[in-house]
Amino acid sequence: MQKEKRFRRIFNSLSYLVKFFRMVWETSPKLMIANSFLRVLRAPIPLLQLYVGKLILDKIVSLNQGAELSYFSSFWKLIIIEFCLVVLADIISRLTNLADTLLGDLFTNESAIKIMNHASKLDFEYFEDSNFFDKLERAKSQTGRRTMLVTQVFTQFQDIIMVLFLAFGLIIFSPITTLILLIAITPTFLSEFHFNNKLYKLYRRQTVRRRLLDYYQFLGASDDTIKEVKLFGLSDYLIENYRKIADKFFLSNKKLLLSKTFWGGLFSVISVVGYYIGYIYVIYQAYNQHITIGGLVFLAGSFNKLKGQLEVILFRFSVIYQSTVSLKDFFEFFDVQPTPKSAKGLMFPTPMKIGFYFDNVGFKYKKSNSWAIRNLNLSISVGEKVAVVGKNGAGKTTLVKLISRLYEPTEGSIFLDGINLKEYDLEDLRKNIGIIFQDFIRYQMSFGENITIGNIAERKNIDKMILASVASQADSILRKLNINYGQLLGRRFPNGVDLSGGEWQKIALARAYIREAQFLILDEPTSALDAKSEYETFQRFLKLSSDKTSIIISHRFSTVRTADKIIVLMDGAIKESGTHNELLEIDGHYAELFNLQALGFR
Ligand SMILES: Nc1ncnc2c1ncn2[C@@H]1O[C@H](COP(=O)(O)OP(=O)(O)OP(=O)(O)O)[C@@H](O)[C@H]1O
Repeated sequence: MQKEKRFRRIFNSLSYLVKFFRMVWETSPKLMIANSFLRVLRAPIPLLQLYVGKLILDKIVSLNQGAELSYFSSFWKLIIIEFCLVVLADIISRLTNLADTLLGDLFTNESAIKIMNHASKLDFEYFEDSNFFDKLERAKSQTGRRTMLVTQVFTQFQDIIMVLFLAFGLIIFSPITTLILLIAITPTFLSEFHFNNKLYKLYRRQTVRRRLLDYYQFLGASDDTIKEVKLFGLSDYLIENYRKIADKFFLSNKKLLLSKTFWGGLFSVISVVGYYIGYIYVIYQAYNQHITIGGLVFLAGSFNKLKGQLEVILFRFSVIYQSTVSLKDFFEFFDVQPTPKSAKGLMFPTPMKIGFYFDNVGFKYKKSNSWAIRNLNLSISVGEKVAVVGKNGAGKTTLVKLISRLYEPTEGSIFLDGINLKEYDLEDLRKNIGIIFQDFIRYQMSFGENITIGNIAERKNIDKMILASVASQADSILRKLNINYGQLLGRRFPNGVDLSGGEWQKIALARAYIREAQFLILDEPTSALDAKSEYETFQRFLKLSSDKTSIIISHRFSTVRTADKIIVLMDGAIKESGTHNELLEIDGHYAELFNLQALGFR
């Protein structure tokens, strides 16, 4: 059973290797052919060198025994051939190196692009799943290893051909020594293979905790966190946590490495004994004059080279196997498939005629036992400005995720102009919805790009960019800081200018505006703002969305009073809904919280 499992694993690894080389081939067929050709050309050279060396030596012996050395005798020809072989070997090695590096670079780029491309197609929910995250992290982090694998497999291929040539020479002269060599090397190889496998398994088991290490490192040494870490005096605490986990890893790795070194050393001694038996056998052959001096040097040289090369090949097999196992992570990531979407759905209605309708919608996050949204019935008419208020965790953001189809409802349906939202083309649906999330991205790009990124198809349209910037009042930042649209924003790169929370916000508003979407959503991007700025942001947003349908999500009851309809969410369901005045009249939850918050500002 155990054996069967192991075979299946090796078989899977090989199938990953085939997939992998298909990818390398797709990266550059020309470089792959050139690489293979050069290596085939290079492989027999060592045997040829040894053989020419043997001929030269035998020639010297015969000269010593009185043979004549003419001006262009076969002796000089042999020297020239040897010289040419050395030069050729050097040129081929350099060219191979070049082909390897170029192919490696191209492959690195290509696989990074493939990862980004595939990630972009996957459902949003995967990114909230830590298992998936592990796969993604491993797929990303092993790029260097994969590039090395290309070289390793090619070199292995070259070395195997070389060994076949050397073995051919050796077998002709002495089959027994070849056999001794093979037997001698086997235990070392098996032990190396066994321990590498164990090390890899250990590494895999540590993945989740390694992410935790990375996280501690990020918290302890990054520009995003340093402020709070310093103020809370967290450095020592983080270092201690880091050290605890890192020490544990170190100890378990050390244990395995010690055992690997011990067994590796022991088997290596056995191998050396084997080599020397072979070596003594060759010397004995020469002593008995079964071979010439040139033959002895040729045999000893072939033997030595073959021994070294076999060792390298066998060790490299285990390294390749190990890298191949890690290919599993890479292809496992690509095996994660997005939920199939209907081929080409309906286009978003232009203009919208009726609006959105939630029909008894319920939603439960995958690994959660409770409903984030339940029994939700809600209509959002065309042109309506809807405000959604509610406590933390009431389900406000989930509502937005459902409208933009980052998630599909677990029960019930959402309709747009009377047709189920699922029937619409996802890309077109998202094109028509402009969302500013509470954790919107502060792109470390130019001021202008931060706006045009909202409508990438129109990124060259300067007029539109300026219009959006003026409408959202982002242009006031340019004047205040005396910068232009080309100014790099953020602290990550040199010469970047950082902005305040409210200023970034204005840019995020411009980004949503330039999208020219029919439906705008502002998901509480005001938490960082003071009451006045928040009020202004809402007013600005209302102005921006004057001819559009919009949803504003907020905790602050006082600032959303101008909305056409206010929805009070509680535990994923609508508790109350109506205009500000209507809700005050009911004197329910809204009225209570409104008065409570208003009290705070008096
Ligand atoms: N990715 C997730 N996986 C599991 N549960 C989640 C996830 N995101 C949110 N939830 C849960 O769903 C419920 C609704 O969350 P949601 O983010 O919609 O609330 P919210 O009203 O926007 O809260 P806040 O005002 O704090 O932003 C909460 O109980 C929350 O814990």
